[in-house]
Amino acid sequence: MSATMTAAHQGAPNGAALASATVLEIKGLVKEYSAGKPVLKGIDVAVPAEGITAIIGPSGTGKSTLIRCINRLVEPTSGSIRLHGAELTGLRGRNLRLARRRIGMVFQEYNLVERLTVMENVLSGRLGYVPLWRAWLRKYPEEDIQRAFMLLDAVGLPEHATRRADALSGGQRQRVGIARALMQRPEILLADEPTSSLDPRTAVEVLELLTRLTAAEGVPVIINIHNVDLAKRFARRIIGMSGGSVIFDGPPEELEQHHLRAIYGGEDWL
Ligand SMILES: Nc1ncnc2c1ncn2[C@@H]1O[C@H](COP(=O)(O)OP(=O)(O)OP(=O)(O)O)[C@@H](O)[C@H]1O
Repeated sequence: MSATMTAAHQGAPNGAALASATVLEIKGLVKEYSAGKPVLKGIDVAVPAEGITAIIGPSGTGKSTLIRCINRLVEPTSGSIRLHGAELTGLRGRNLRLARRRIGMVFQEYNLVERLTVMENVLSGRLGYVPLWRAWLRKYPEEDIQRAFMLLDAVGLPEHATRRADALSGGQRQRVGIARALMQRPEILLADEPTSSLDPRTAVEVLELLTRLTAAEGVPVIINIHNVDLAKRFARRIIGMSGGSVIFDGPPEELEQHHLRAIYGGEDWL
C-alpha cells in the first residue's frame, strides 16, 4: 500500500482503498457556498468498509463541509457520493430521510436534547424508524429499549439511564452521542470533531470506545479530527486535506513530516 500525494493524487482511489471493500465512494465532489468560490475542489475518496478513516487538515480547509455533504447537512454543488453503490446526491424527501437513517453522526458539541434523559436521547437514534406517535408517547418497541440498555452498558453509563443529559460531563455526553448514533444501526458513522471539546485523557477514552464499539458493530467511521497524533493512533487510513483538496491519502505509517508540511504549511510548528 502506498500513500498518494499532491500531483500523484489524480482522483483514482489508492491501493489501500482498492485492497479493502469500499462502503462509500466520493467522486469529483465540489462545494461552493458562494458561486465560483469552491470550498471543496473536486474530492475523490473511497472509504473502506471497516475501521476508522481520519480526515486531517488546517482550519477552514473543508473537513466539516466534506463530512456534512455525505449526509446532506450541506448540499453538494456537484459530484457523486455513493453509499454501497447508491447515489446520495440529488435524493429528496422520503428517499433522503431513508438514506439518512443509514448514516450515523456524532457531533463536536454532542447535540443531545438537554432536558431529556440519557435513555430518551439514546432511543431518539431510532426516530427514523419508529412512527412519530410512538416516539411522542415514548412507546418504543421492547427490542429498541433492550438495545438502548445494551449500548448504555457498552459506553459505560448503565447507571445514568434516567439522568437528564444536562447533568452529564462532556465525556459522558459524547458517550451518549455515540450510543445514540449506534442505536440507528448505521451502515457508516460520521464523527465531526468528536473530541475537540474534551480534555486530552477523555478524548483518548472516547476514541478507544468509538474504535471498540464500531469494530464490534462492524460500522466503518469517518472522523474529522485536528489532533494528528490521535488520528495516527486510531485511524487505519488518513486523508490529508489542504485548500479544499485531498493531498495525502494512505495508512498512518506512511504519513511523514513532509506530508504534514504540505498539509499544514510551514515547519516551525513541527
Ligand atoms: N454555511 C456556510 N456558509 C458559508 N461558508 C461556509 C459555511 N460553512 C463553512 N463555510 C466556509 O467554508 C470553509 C470550510 O469550512 P469547514 O468548516 O468545512 O472547514 P474545516 O476544515 O472543517 O474547519 P475547522 O477545522 O476550523 O472546523 C471555511 O472558509 C468556512 O468559512
